[in-house]
Amino acid sequence: MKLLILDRDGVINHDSDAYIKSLEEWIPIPGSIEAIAQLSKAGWTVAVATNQSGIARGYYPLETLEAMHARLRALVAEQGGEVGLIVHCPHGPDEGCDCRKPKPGMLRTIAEHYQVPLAGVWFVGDSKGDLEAALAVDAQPVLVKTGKGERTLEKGVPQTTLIFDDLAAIAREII
Ligand SMILES: O=P(O)(O)OC[C@@H](O)[C@H]1O[C@@H](OP(=O)(O)O)[C@@H](O)[C@@H](O)[C@@H]1O
Ligand SMILES: [Mg+2]
Ligand SMILES: [Zn+2]
Repeated sequence: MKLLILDRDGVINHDSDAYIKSLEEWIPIPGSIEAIAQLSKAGWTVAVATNQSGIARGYYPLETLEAMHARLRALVAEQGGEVGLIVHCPHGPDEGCDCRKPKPGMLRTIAEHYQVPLAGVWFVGDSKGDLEAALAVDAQPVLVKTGKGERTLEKGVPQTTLIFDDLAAIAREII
């Protein structure tokens, strides 16, 4: 099975230091919707693992998050593709959950859902925690320069990290 796991904010849609708090603030990065559609039409299962501490912080309700993910699914479907499992961590940084990246809990949830090993599976993110979560389960850390990616790169990334400009470049590489 060809499984690709994506971080959401800064990879699929623009991110903000003020969080993405409404459907109106959820704006796809140019080329990302098309990339997901092309990947899924080429036989890839595209899953998503996203930290959403904004829920714990009270910035937006679960319903708003679900509306963003319904919009993502609709936009990809319009291009003939589909989005796989979307897993989110609703917890705050101090709650000690097992799902908040850099912990790999969400990646494990996705692997168990699809009954596939995580070793070597590409996990695409824009933050250091994304890369660390990948390494924790022997997945392949992949950094995009969108979102916080440039800042993450400047601070230094794990040696084995693959680096791409954006999700569209990843689709061009692996399809
Ligand atoms: O990139 P993913 O995992 O899809 O989502 C990241 C968001 O949940 C938010 O994560 C926050 O980090 P804290 O959760 O406050 O440490 C901040 O980085 C926000 O700018 C960002 O929008
Ligand atoms: Mg991100
Ligand atoms: Zn969590």
